[in-house]
Amino acid sequence: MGNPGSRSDLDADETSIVTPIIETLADAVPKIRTAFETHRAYEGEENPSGEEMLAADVYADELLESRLGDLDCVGTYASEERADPVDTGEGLSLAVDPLDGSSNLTSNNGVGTIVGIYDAELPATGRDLLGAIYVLYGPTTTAMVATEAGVTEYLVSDGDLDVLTEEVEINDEGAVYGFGGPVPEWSREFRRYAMSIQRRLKRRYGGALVGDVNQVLSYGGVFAYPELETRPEGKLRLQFEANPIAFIVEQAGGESFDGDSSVLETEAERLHQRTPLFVGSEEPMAQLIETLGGRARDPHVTTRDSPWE
Ligand SMILES: O=P(O)(O)OC[C@H]1O[C@](O)(COP(=O)(O)O)[C@@H](O)[C@@H]1O
Ligand SMILES: [Mg+2]
Ligand SMILES: [Mg+2]
Repeated sequence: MGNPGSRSDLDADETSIVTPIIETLADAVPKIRTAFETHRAYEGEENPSGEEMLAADVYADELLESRLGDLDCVGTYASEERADPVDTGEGLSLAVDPLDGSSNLTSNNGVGTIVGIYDAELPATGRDLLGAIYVLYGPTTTAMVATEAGVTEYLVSDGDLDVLTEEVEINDEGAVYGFGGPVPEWSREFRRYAMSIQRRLKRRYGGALVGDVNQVLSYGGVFAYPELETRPEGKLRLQFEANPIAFIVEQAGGESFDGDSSVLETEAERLHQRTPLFVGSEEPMAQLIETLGGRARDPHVTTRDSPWE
């Protein structure tokens, strides 16, 4: 199994760590977009989470494995579509959701790609993230790229990356919310919270995590896929979805929560484990954490020196 390079090399220039990864992703975008037209059927096979895979899920996964796995800085490629990580030598560990919200392809709505860049063997906690990226395939293609140095938004066209927003910062109050899962299966506390939030924020829920979180980063607010009666562990996957999204939102000045504390502190036990996910602006998140009776994130703790280790 590839193990990460020495910490001193990595600490030196973390932002350059993501450069070959985001450039490789940008190069793959045109092919992935074409697959939205040509790979629309269901494969008839299930992924490790028990969901039927779309041909486009498999296509994007194989394309990204071959291209990202080829990079010198990458030692492990893992994805939500395959049971085990692929060892590609020495280097960082990538956890990839090749197509997020892929069920939106049928209805021609937004989908995404998520990449978590871990400086540890998988499964790893969010505190081991060096960077995280999501690509949003909407009317245009954009990418949100986060490192310890901050979050930058890019326009991705023909493999090129143009800066759209140099320093993405989420506003504190917020204007929108998006809550997943059947309302009757929400906890009583979360239902109470939702009732109060609905009085002041606008509903924006499109069924793709990347698209819904991009609403929250653009306008402020809160996204949640909570624990459910029939699914106390929630729906979203910790390594491939929750950790990278929480890292991006926290680096943009927002908060994340797993029902107890920051998602980035969630114990990582299994590669395909799920977790409840709450992310958003300071105010609606403070109200959520108070309502659900959890611990707020200590703003003095950064990714590298978590007191929980
Ligand atoms: O259909 P639901 O229950 O609203 O769930 C939507 C959630 O599931 C997902 O589609 C799961 O992601 P995948 O499409 O990568 O499996 C998220 O993008 C989204 O937030
Ligand atoms: Mg997903
Ligand atoms: Mg997916």
